Amino acid sequence: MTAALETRGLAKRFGGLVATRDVSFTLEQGARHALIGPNGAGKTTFVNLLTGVLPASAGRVLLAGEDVTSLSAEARVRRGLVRTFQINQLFGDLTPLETLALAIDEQLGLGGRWSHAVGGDAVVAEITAVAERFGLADVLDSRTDTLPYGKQRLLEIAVAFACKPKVLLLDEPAAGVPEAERRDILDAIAALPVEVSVLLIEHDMDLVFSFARRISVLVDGALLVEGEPEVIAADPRVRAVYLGGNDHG
Ligand SMILES: Nc1ncnc2c1ncn2[C@@H]1O[C@H](COP(=O)(O)OP(=O)(O)OP(=O)(O)O)[C@@H](O)[C@H]1O
Repeated sequence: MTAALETRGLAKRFGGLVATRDVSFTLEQGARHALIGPNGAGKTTFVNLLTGVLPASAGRVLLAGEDVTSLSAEARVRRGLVRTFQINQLFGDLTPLETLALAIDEQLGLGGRWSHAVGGDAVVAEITAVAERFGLADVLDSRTDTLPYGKQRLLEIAVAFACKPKVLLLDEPAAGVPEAERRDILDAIAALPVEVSVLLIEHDMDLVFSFARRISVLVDGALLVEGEPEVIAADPRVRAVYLGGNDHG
C-alpha cells in the first residue's frame, strides 16, 4: 500500500548548521506514529519541511505517493496534509463556533463568506459533529480566550480536523495543558478516525506511549532508530540520549 506520507533523503541546512540530515521516513496509512527526540533534535524543522513552511535543502516529500516538495503550505493543506500548532494561534476574541465555521467554510471553498455560512445547514451540522467529537459542544458560544487551556488545545485539533486531513500532524498537543485536562486530549486523539494517518510530535512520554503504535527517534537532525514502542523503550541508544549519556557521537 502506498504510504500516507513519505520523505526521501530530506535535508535542511541553516548556513553551516544541519538541522535535518538525510531523513527517509514513512508514515503508513492509518498510522499512529510518534516522533520523539531531545530538545534541538530537529523535530520542529522536520515538521516545517513536511508542511512546506520551510523549503528543503535536499530530498523529497511525498503525500500519498505524489511529490509535494515544491508545493506551498496552503496547497499541501488542500491535499490533506494538516498540522496543529505548538503555540496557541487561535483568535481569542472569536468563539469556537466562529472559528470552526471559518475552517469549514475554507474547506468548502466558501472562504470570506463565513458570517453568512454559519447559518447554513451543512456547515452547522459539520460544526456540531466536530464540536461533539472534541468535547466543545457546551462552549461553542464562549470567547475562545475565556476557555480552559485544555479546551483551547482541543479547539486547535478540532480546527485541523475540520480541514479534513488525510495526514494529521499533531505538534505537542498536550504542551502546557494542566494534568486534570490531559485525559481529554488523550481521549480525543485516541478517538481520531482510522482513515486519518497521524504523526504525533511530543515530549510527554505518557502520551507518546499511550498513543503510538510506532515511534521514530530523531537525534541531531537524523533518525536514530524506529520501531514499536516496547522496542524503542528498551533500546540502549534511546536510553542514552534521554539520560544524557550520549556516547555514540
Ligand atoms: N530558522 C533557523 N535558523 C537557524 N537555525 C535554526 C532555525 N530553526 C532551527 N534552527 C536550529 O536547528 C536545530 C533544530 O531545531 P528544532 O527547533 O527543529 O529542534 P526541535 O527538536 O524542534 O527542538 P525543540 O524540541 O526544543 O523544539 C537547532 O540547533 C536550532 O537552533
